[in-house]
Amino acid sequence: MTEATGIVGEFLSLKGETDADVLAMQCGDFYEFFGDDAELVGEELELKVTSKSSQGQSYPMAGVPLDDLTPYLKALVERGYRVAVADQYETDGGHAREIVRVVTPGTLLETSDADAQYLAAVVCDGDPADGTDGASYGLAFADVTTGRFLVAEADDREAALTELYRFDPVEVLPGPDARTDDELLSTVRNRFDATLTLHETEAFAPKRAAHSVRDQFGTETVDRLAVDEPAIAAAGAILAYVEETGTGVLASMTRIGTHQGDDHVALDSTTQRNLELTETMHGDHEGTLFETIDHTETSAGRRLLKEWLSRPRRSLETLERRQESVAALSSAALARDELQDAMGEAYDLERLASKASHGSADARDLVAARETLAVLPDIVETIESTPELADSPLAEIVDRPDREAAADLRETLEAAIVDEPPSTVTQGELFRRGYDDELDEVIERHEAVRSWLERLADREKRDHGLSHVTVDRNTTDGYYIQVGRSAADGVPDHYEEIKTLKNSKRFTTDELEAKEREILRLEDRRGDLEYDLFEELRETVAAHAELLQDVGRTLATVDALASLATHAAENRWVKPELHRGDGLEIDQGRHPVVEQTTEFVPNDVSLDDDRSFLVVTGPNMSGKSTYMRQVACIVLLAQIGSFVPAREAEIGLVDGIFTRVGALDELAQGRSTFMVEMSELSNILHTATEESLVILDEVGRGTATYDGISIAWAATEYLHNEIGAKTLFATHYHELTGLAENLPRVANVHVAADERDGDVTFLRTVREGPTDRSYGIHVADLAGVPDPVVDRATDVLERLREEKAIEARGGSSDPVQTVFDLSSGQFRGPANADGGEPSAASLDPETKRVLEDLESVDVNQTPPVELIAKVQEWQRRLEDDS
Ligand SMILES: Nc1ncnc2c1ncn2[C@@H]1O[C@H](COP(=O)(O)OP(=O)(O)OP(=O)(O)O)[C@@H](O)[C@H]1O
Repeated sequence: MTEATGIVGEFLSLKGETDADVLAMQCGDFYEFFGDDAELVGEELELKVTSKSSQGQSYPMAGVPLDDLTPYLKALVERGYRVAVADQYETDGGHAREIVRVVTPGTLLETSDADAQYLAAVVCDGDPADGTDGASYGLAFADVTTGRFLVAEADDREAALTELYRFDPVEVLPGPDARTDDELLSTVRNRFDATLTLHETEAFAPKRAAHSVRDQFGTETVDRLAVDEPAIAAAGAILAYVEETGTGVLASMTRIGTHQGDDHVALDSTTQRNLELTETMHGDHEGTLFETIDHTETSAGRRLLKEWLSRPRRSLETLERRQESVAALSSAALARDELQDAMGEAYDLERLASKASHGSADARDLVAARETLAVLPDIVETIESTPELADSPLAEIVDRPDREAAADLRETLEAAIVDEPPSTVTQGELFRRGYDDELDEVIERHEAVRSWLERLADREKRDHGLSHVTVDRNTTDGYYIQVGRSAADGVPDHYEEIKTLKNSKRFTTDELEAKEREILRLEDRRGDLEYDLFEELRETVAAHAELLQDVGRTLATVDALASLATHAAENRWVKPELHRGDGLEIDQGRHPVVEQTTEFVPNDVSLDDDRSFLVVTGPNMSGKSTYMRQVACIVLLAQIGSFVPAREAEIGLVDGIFTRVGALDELAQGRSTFMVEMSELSNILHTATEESLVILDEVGRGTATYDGISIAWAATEYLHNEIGAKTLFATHYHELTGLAENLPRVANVHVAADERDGDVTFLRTVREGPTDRSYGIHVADLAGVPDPVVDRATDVLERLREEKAIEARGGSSDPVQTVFDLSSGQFRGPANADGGEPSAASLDPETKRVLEDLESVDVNQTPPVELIAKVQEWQRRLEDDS
């Protein structure tokens, strides 16, 4: 096969240089894809695929106009592809191309999503095969769109994963040893929506990494971080990767910080999902805790609030300061409105700093930056002139950025850019007069020539007695004087004809040609000059990346706090009293999301040193899950500094919130419900501490009843005796309510329901003590199980309770009856209808088998719904048999 030459050959050879999945190569005014890449983008982006021949072979080809690349790039990257972009440049003999950027999920600057977009690196020190012993981990996280850069350390794999959960990265670079950690990799693959990229191992080399980290952030800063080699190696690898992909935003990464896991509440992805913080169990955004409490005005504020919710804190000081600000803002309603109005004008400054560093900010971006910088003094003014706010930590928050430098930068931008500049930066008309002398001069000369041209027609009419004269310009003829046909014969001699039209003739003159040359020269000059000035200005802005990030962060903080205050004020939330003790007292608590759509019945919770474990019982559908989630959400909200839905609350800070609830989506990943349930339980039993809050909603239901009860029983003892975590455990195993008699810190509560004449009313009220019934059949009825089954189940249950014989209907002509001893849970043996011993010979084999099955069922331990199913099955078998 002959090698492709020409443009296809160039494409294929560039493709060979990169490990990106797709290459977009500039060819004049288009970016083109060839070969397999063309097929791929044709399919993914519905681009038209044509063909291009080279050396007698035909290659698929697809292309997008130069200015339209961004949305296609975004779409490909968001689908997980890494895309290389090759730009064209001039050479002596023509054109050549080189790869200028590789765009990957973690380095995509053109994101339209307000969420943080973290690129993560994980370095493992030691043998990951050791699992929890031996290996320690260093992590680094960078958001190229905002310049945020953090490092973290973890003692074992589980802790490393917890850090990853917190940041929810879009791309993960595992270091050399981490690549052999199958468990880490498979968890990253299964649990995150992240691309795994195997970047060159040299980038992780400790010495090289340390060097680049020091280079980027300064030796002193790095020493102050006081983190170990793996974290620095992870940070270095990220820097190398960002540089190599040509993202060009290293300049906006001005600061590195440590993410102190110690100061954050452990909140794994299961818990984030179970509590529906940012996504519901069904993957929706609506109906999440975040959407409920989000009243932010800006995308940066929204991002910050989401960050707070995903990473609650443990520092009492930090939380009390947030609370003070929320309290001040919720009482000063007018000032809050003013702040939110002002914030409406704010643009995402952190993102702008990255765009400016990358060189992609245009004049409109700079105008937006100018307008946002102007928001700061308005905010300061409102805060300073409102006594509640002036005395709150808000005064200090707005004092953090260098306000003078911000005002200077704003003035520079104000003096430079016109109010409504065009979106292109090469065509001029970006700058105000008075900004640059040379530019002013070019503009003046340009305008002088323009006005000479505008007056030319009148002058020619007057000087040469011509009528029907116009002066205009087009691309083929340039400037021309157009004279109506009737007057065309009378033009002066120095007129040179350039075109004859139906009703007129076009002429030029030496003078007009000279002016045309001048005006074109001036236009070019103006474009070039403005472009250079703009580049300079953009660099000035990029050099202020840190300042822009500071101002951006300040505005985002005020926005997020005002959002919490708005929600608190509108929903009668109260400030919880936080303390470092173990107690948890919630008076008349409500579920923050459910209360939005339901007439909610408030409930209390009271936990302390002597009562730290609640066994929550109650009928199906009574509200057990809601009650427990409500407690977890209230604690979580308190630990982001928010007010909480309650009449009063005293909350001892927790170090982690762990939940085991349902297992909806895991099923799709091929793990059995019970396996998921057990691995979640295992994780909790390994990780929770005395200071954690544990929510268990049904443990052990996914297996045989005896196994289930045994596991639930043992887990309760372990949590109570060994861990001592504050725990709420909802269960249908009534046996567990007996634990309260023996374990000193276990107490029973139940969600009450009222039964009258067979009708059940859910009261939604939590009361002390265990429940006596489960009302499973009532729920089966609600769910539409056919009436005969419901009636029969009621009957069976009734007889079981009364220890009466039940006949398996539909059996042989002789009714078959059997009796259970509820107190021992034992089968007492089948009896004939007349009460005598059954005659085995009178029974057919299937009836015998049904009887054997019946005998093996432990009615006392089988949930009623399961019993119904079994009875139905027996009926079917006996019917088939008859
Ligand atoms: N305090 C409350 N006030 C008003 N409605 C509530 C309250 N608690 C729960 N509910 C509503 O009751 C319904 C059932 O609640 P939930 O799922 O918590 O019950 P459950 O006892 O956990 O059920 P199951 O045992 O079947 O899992 C939900 O629709 C919920 O919105």
